[in-house]
Amino acid sequence: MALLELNNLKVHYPIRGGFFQRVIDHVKAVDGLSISIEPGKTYGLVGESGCGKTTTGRAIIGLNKITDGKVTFEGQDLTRIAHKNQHPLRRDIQMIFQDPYSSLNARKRVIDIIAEPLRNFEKLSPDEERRRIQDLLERVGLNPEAAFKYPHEFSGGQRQRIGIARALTLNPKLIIADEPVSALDVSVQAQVLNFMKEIQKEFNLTYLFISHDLGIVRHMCDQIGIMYRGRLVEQGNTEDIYDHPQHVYTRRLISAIPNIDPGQRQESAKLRREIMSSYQDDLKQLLDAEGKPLALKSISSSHQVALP
Ligand SMILES: Nc1ncnc2c1ncn2[C@@H]1O[C@H](COP(=O)(O)OP(=O)(O)OP(=O)(O)O)[C@@H](O)[C@H]1O
Repeated sequence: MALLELNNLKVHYPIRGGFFQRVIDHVKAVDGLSISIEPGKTYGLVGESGCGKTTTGRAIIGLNKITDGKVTFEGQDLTRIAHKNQHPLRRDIQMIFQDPYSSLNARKRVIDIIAEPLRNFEKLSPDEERRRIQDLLERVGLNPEAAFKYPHEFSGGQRQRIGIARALTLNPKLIIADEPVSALDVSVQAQVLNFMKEIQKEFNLTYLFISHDLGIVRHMCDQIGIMYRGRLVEQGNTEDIYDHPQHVYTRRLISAIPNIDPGQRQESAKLRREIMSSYQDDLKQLLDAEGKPLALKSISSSHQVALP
């Protein structure tokens, strides 16, 4: 039996406009997506920016409202289960986020960051909790003393290990990894990816691996689905897709895999981070003098400005 199945999943975001901010249209971010992931496997969801990958991951975990379709986990339809964080099935699905620079709360100590999901589900004494967290830190290759530090005291790769430890706290069955290394230096990317493979065996994990980088997906995934405008255009075993892409869009993506040396890749990762941080500055400028959002339009795919 598949661990996770999506059947004709649709997630449409309302677009509001006019004086009364009525819904005037929808962004069909995910529009009829069907995939199936076997236990212990890694399924790569691939596609260009804006095709709906992140929305899919967030919908599975309950962070985005599902417009239509089914999400079945271990045979149970999650869309029919009351959306409560504490539901036992919810602890079995965890997420690793893209950017370890912003996904960890800078004001919290590592122990509190990692313990957060745990505290939603289990009542442990402070001592038990500390032992659990420190054990987990060791398993992700960090010093147990890291528990009492803050995120800024770690490198990007170490922060992503903290993010991974957080995802592992509840011993989940499925991890949704949304571009887990795209914010990291290329030299660190391989370490984190290999580490993810190691813990997959150790913790018996299944991954939904979201990425736009076909090189990385080939390294990580047993199966891939090529997503375009909210739907799949093609899916199958990774090697089959790479060796015999059927759809013209898949062929285009594969032919665009950069074949550049590691130094250049490092440069392009740096450039991407610079663009991201200047983008954060742009966002700040969109606030008026009182700090209220000025923008009426959504800005980018994964970094949206709330509509006033
Ligand atoms: N909160 C939102 N409100 C309105 N539209 C949104 C919202 N979040 C995403 N979208 C839109 O939905 C579409 C899919 O976005 P999504 O972030 O899922 O794509 P993606 O493939 O993950 O892209 P990226 O790799 O750039 O994150 C895009 O057109 C995006 O602009």
